[in-house]
Amino acid sequence: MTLKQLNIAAGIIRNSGKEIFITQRDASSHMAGFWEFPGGKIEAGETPEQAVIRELQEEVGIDAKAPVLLKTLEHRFPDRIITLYFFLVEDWQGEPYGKEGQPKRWVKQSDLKAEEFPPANETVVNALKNNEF
Ligand SMILES: Nc1nc2c([nH]c(=O)n2[C@H]2C[C@H](O)[C@@H](COP(=O)(O)OP(=O)(O)OP(=O)(O)O)O2)c(=O)[nH]1
Ligand SMILES: [Mg+2]
Repeated sequence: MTLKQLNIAAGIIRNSGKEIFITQRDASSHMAGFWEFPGGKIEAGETPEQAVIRELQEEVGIDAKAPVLLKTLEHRFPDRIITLYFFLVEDWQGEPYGKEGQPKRWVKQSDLKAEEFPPANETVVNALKNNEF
C-alpha cells in the first residue's frame, strides 16, 4: 500500500494580547478530537499562502492579510505523510468563529499544550510556548 501524501496549510491566528485561536477537529476526521490551527489541504494550482487564506475563510470566517510562513515540516503518520505549512496570521478582517460548528477557543501562547495537538504540531507548539515566534 502506498502512503497518501498530503500538503496542508494552517494558520496560527494571534491577537495583540498574544492569544492564539484554535479549533477542535471533528469526531469523524483524521486526528479527531485534537485541537488544531485551522487550515486544510492545499489544492492543485494553489500556493500554500493562497490555501491558508482560503481555508481561514471557509473554516473560521476571516480574511487573513499577509500571512507569514513560520515553518514547514513533514510528518509521517501510519497511513499518510503530510507536509505542513504553518503561517502566522496577525492581521485579518472579521472575527474568527467556528464556521463549521467546531469548538474553538483563544489560548494564551504560553498556555498552549503540545499534547492537545496532533503529533506533527509538537515542535511548532513548543516553539510558540517558548516565545520563539
Ligand atoms: N488544519 C490542521 N491540520 C493539521 C494540523 N496538524 C496536523 O497534523 N494536521 C493534519 C490533520 C489532517 O490529516 C490534515 C488536515 O486536513 P483537513 O482535514 O483539515 O483538511 P481540509 O480542511 O481540507 O478538510 P476536508 O475538506 O478534507 O474535509 O493535517 C493543524 O494544526 N491544523
Ligand atoms: Mg481543515
